[in-house]
Amino acid sequence: MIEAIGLTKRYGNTVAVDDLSFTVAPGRVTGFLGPNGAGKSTTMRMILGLDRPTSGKALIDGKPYAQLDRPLRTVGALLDAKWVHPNRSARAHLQWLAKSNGLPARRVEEVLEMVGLTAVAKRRAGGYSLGMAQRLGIAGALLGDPQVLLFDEPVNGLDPEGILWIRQFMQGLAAEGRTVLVSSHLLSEMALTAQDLVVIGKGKIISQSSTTEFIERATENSVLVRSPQASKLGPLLVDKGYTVRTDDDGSLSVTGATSDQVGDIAGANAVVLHELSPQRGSLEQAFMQLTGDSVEYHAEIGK
Ligand SMILES: Nc1ncnc2c1ncn2[C@@H]1O[C@H](COP(=O)(O)OP(=O)(O)OP(=O)(O)O)[C@@H](O)[C@H]1O
Repeated sequence: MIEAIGLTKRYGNTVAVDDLSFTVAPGRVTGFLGPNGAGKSTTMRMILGLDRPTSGKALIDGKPYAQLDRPLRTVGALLDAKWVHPNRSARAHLQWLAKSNGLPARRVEEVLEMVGLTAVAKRRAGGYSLGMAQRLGIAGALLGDPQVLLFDEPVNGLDPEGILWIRQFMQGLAAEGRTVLVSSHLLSEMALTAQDLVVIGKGKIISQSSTTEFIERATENSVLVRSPQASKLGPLLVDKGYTVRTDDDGSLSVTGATSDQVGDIAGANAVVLHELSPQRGSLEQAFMQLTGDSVEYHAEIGK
């Protein structure tokens, strides 16, 4: 379990992370979502004790990172896959990591196997593709067999096969009961990977909920209506308090109502319908709107 409590980080005049509180539960993949510059990396660095909060705290299993008895056996992280020495092989890199952290050498072979790098473990890491480098980074995070894992933008720059592999691997780790926090700036990717979402914008929390709930809230639902009697139906819907927009082709776009409600009103007033279909707004668009004016949005829900 990971907890952020009033976590705040200032760099001079920049407030990178602003009074952030959230919890990340075990047994699920939690997406940490926000546009570039929202403060995700800074938050992860504070959770991992690499950056000191200006105020507030970050706890792993109830303790700040610095107070963990066996940090590498408690929490593993993939922050930047490119920090491996280019002339070292994957195996040599992991052996060095294991040795310097008092972990058994046999664990190296286990994690190589887990991420599918055994066959190429002798090759120098400098020649690895980005996907292989990410796998090596993940192997390093798993060395201490930790229950808590943090991954910062793990699918950035990967091809579809690499993205799918990482997605399934994270879901597998969560299914084993581990706490998995994955950051991304792409809602569409997180919608497929994560069961829970912590969403931030401009360093502030926007929401913490299940992915399904977030998507329902973030997406504007509307109903598309085509009718030869649109000019009669429009005012009837407005009278009921729904918002109606007439599109260029004469069809109506109704927000605030379900398709059942629109159909009932049409039926009660003998209006002929040629089409009645529920529409969903674009997820990414809704997400950018929410996170883009996070400050204003926050002020509104605080009213
Ligand atoms: N060491 C630093 N010194 C000054 N400002 C910083 C520093 N680190 C981060 N920032 C600023 O803090 C804000 C949050 O950055 P952060 O990297 O945490 O965001 P992010 O959500 O991880 O974005 P990205 O997806 O681009 O990595 C940005 O405005 C950034 O410029």
